[in-house]
Amino acid sequence: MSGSAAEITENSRALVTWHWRRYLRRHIGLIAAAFVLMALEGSMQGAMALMMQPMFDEVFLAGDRNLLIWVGLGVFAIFTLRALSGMGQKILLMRISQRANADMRLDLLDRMMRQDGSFHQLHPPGLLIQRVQSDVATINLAVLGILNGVGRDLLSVIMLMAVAVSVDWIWTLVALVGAPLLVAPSQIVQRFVRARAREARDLGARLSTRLDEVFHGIIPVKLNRLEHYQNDRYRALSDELVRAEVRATAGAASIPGLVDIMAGLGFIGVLWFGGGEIISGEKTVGEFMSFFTAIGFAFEPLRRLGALAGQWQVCASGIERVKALLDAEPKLVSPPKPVAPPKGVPGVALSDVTLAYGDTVVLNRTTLVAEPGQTTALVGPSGAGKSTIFNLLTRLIDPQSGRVEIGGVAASRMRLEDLRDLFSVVSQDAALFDETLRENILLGRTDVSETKLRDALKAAHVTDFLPKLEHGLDTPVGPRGSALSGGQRQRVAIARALLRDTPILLLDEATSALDAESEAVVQEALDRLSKGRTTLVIAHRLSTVRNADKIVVMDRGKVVDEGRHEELLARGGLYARLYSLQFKTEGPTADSVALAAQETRRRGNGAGDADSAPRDGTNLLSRIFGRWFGQ
Ligand SMILES: Nc1ncnc2c1ncn2[C@@H]1O[C@H](COP(=O)(O)OP(=O)(O)OP(=O)(O)O)[C@@H](O)[C@H]1O
Repeated sequence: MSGSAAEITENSRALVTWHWRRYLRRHIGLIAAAFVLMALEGSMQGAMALMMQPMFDEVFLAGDRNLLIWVGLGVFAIFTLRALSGMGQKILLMRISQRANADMRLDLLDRMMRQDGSFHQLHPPGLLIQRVQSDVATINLAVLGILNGVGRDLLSVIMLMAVAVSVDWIWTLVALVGAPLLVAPSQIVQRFVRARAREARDLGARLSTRLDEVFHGIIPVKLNRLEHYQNDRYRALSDELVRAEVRATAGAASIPGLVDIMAGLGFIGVLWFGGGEIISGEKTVGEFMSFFTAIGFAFEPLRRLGALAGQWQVCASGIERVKALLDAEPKLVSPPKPVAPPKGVPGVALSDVTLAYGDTVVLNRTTLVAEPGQTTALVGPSGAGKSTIFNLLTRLIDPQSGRVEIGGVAASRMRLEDLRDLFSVVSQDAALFDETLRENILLGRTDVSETKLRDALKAAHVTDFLPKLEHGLDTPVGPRGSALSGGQRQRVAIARALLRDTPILLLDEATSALDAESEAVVQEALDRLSKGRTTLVIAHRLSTVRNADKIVVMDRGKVVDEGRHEELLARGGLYARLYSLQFKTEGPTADSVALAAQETRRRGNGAGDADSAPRDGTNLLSRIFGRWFGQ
């Protein structure tokens, strides 16, 4: 807890104003209509209290039977109006707040998708999901409470107090004598509630992150017997959340509690004071009933108004978080004066590029060229910086120094959208969504003709497994494509790339998670895909890149050699060492199987449906793993 009460109030006022301007003001017409209805609903309580006086004095005590029917009709009209206005205002308010919610969620998603990798490293998915779902819902609830408080409860209290004053202003003063005593405690409670609400939101985000990690890593959790460990960690966080939520609620509930106590004291005062006046005949029973009803009715809206301070703080704490995310500017953006992207099939070039994460130098004055329309392979030990080069080309990161050029145009001088439109990336993770196969291939595009789609499906070998799917292209593929095999998912990724039809293709270990048979089919589809495009391939399995036009060998962030397969082998450097290491192992290695498959393909027998091929135990296990991890 920090800052004075005044600071906190001012800060929360600024936050709520920001929210009003950005998300609520555009609904001003609907808000005005809701306020009219709320005012009507709120004033009905005052009208009801007013009815008490004729009901008691004229009907019950004076015995005027004719008036009975009119009083009865009056009460019925009050209840009906209250019901209708209450219903109407609730519907309007819900519409306004849900619309504001939806806009805020969309803004958040949009902003988060534009953020750089470094932002996502600092903000895990669970935390972001919590912000988009839970924080926004909390703000919505609090906004509803505040609008209701201002539009209905405040007016209700004013009307009821007017009735009470019209009966006797001294009684009213007596009833409200404790009110000033509420100011100081409510300030303290506000600060407390804001701090606890903030704590609860943080803990909620950490819990979501934990769940996200457990469910994405469910197989390692099971195999490493981590259930107890994860349970304990989750329980500890949950317990903290329970504590924070209970404390926040206790704080928020203490204000209406104080209002109750103050009202109780007021009642005693009025009974003591007013009782004597009625007994002495100075006031009528009807007047007392009117006063009593007015004060009695004022209880509920007063309690709700008392809770407003807490709600205001909870709302401000939610807005604070959401605003911080919306205000975070991505660092990797399009230049202010972008140049046009290169035409045709461009080559790519890195000149003297240096990139470090903190003190860790990942690329050290790296220079390499991939000629237009040719296939260039990047090979080298793990951590050499191969994937980093792909990230540089697509501007997922920027180098500290050096130039990254596509067809002679610096990547940083193009609009990000134009730059990324030049590339199709096929990696181990085909990134499938929980939609149908068709939706996963078209990805929202409506400009793809049936013929073009059919050709892409055929070229990517998707057609081979379509008959096996119950609803063909309209079969749902499950979360992260879990209903498809690894090979099938890769073929979907290839079909997407074919439809994108970009001049440059980046293949990052696209076939490494596949068994040899699947790999043969996918490789054949990739070969077709790469025709007429500049292709860069990252592969650990050197057998898959031996036919590349150029192989660039990397080690610890530097290009250490380059040339064709035979040249590199003949030079006896790192490439030759890596190659012999992969083929040294006795028995059928992944490379020898892949090479055999290549040979078969070359002889024209390949490209069958790999999914009909029998699989050994290793493949089955890797398939199961692949499904769990969504790869
Ligand atoms: N976001 C990051 N933050 C810090 N270090 C990173 C980050 N991304 C990559 N690195 C480091 O950069 C180095 C190069 O990573 P990169 O993924 O480019 O290697 P690679 O050659 O593709 O490796 P592999 O073949 O294992 O995929 C590694 O040492 C890695 O730890």
